[in-house]
Amino acid sequence: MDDAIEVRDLVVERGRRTVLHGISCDIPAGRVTGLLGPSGSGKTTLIRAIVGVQIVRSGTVTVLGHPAGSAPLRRELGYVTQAPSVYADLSVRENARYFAALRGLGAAEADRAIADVGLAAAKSQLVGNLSGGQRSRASLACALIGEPRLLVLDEPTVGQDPVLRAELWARFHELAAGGTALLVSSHVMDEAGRCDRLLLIREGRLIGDDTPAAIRASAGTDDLEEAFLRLIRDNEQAVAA
Ligand SMILES: Nc1ncnc2c1ncn2[C@@H]1O[C@H](COP(=O)(O)OP(=O)(O)OP(=O)(O)O)[C@@H](O)[C@H]1O
Repeated sequence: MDDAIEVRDLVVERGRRTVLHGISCDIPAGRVTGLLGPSGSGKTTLIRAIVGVQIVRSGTVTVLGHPAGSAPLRRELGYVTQAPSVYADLSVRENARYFAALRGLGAAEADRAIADVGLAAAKSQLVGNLSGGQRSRASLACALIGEPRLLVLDEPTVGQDPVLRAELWARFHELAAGGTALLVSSHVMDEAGRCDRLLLIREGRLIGDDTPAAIRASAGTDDLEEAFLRLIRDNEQAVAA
């Protein structure tokens, strides 16, 4: 399996504080990789470095064979931020058609992406009148347009009901089966088990990088939340020793 993203010795400072302390990891194509960690641990900062909008102190981030943020990646990468990035004064369909047009694509591709996120019934509604969860899905639809090879999704299931969350995860796995690399951040541990691989981050350091099964096995528990806590304890003991 090829790697879509290679991160090497990444150090990032924000506001004069080091928030990523030399992170190295590989994120494969054709898999859903979960990025999990407590609030403030550095998930969004790592994502920003991958999509090329974060100034980095040192280290490298290579995306689909190119330096993060370089021009050839613009059409290859779909990015959904935590705050929905769609126009409130346009309908769902108008937003999707606008993003499709930017990629040289037509109305059919826009409609496909809207249907993909379960918003077909609301496609004529103004985004400003949608619920928070619907607005996030409108944003996701725009990122799906053009079938990017890499999808980076920052907490995409926040505010979604359990049925929709299950549908979105099923869609993520369909996309991965087609070869797309997905990096999905979450702080909800019950979503961790839905990923093919997990990156566990705490205080700007990776403390786990493996499949959920391997993380459960190495921590000696079936409960991923407990496994994460044990990894934190082991990590603290190793640092103290
Ligand atoms: N613009 C900024 N200036 C200074 N420090 C920042 C800035 N943005 C984030 N930070 C700090 O960087 C650290 C990592 O933040 P980041 O947003 O990457 O965490 P996160 O894991 O994504 O958190 P959350 O789950 O709450 O979104 C935090 O300590 C945060 O306070």
